[in-house]
Amino acid sequence: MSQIYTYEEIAKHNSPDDTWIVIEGKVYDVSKFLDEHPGGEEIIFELAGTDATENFEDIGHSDDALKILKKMYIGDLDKASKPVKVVPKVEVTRKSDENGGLLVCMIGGICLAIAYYYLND
Ligand code: HEM
Repeated sequence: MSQIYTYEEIAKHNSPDDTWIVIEGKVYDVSKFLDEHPGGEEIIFELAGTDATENFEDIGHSDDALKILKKMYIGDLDKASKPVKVVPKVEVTRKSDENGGLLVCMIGGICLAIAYYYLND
């Protein structure tokens, strides 16, 4: 018998090195596939720990994609469990955005200090 996972259990696997997703009631561990995905890793990562059936089917993936998916199958979704809210853990792009924000603040601060210096001359 295959392993059954609840939404709650699946939701715990939402980081870049541990990514599970659900497609059509089946659970897949796609961690190792993320960086090979032709559609980009972020698009899957944003759905980490959730049911991605609609998103997967909307794209109209090929039979090849389905074959790759089959290899990553780890079990079935417990359909009696309730979906939980999942927020992906640490996104690479978000991190650099934060650094960008810090840089803007620092430059802004320096400009203010210079303006203050000259205005008070
Ligand atoms: C986790 C399971 C997935 C597998 C195994 C997979 C596999 C693939 C493969 C093999 C392709 C190349 C085209 C094709 O053969 O159909 C592809 C393309 C693509 N996939 Fe996925 N995919 C997965 C999940 C997703 C999800 C959840 C999304 C979107 C929300 C997505 C979005 C895309 C997009 C946008 C492309 C088109 C890339 C392009 O042609 O520029 N994929 N995927």
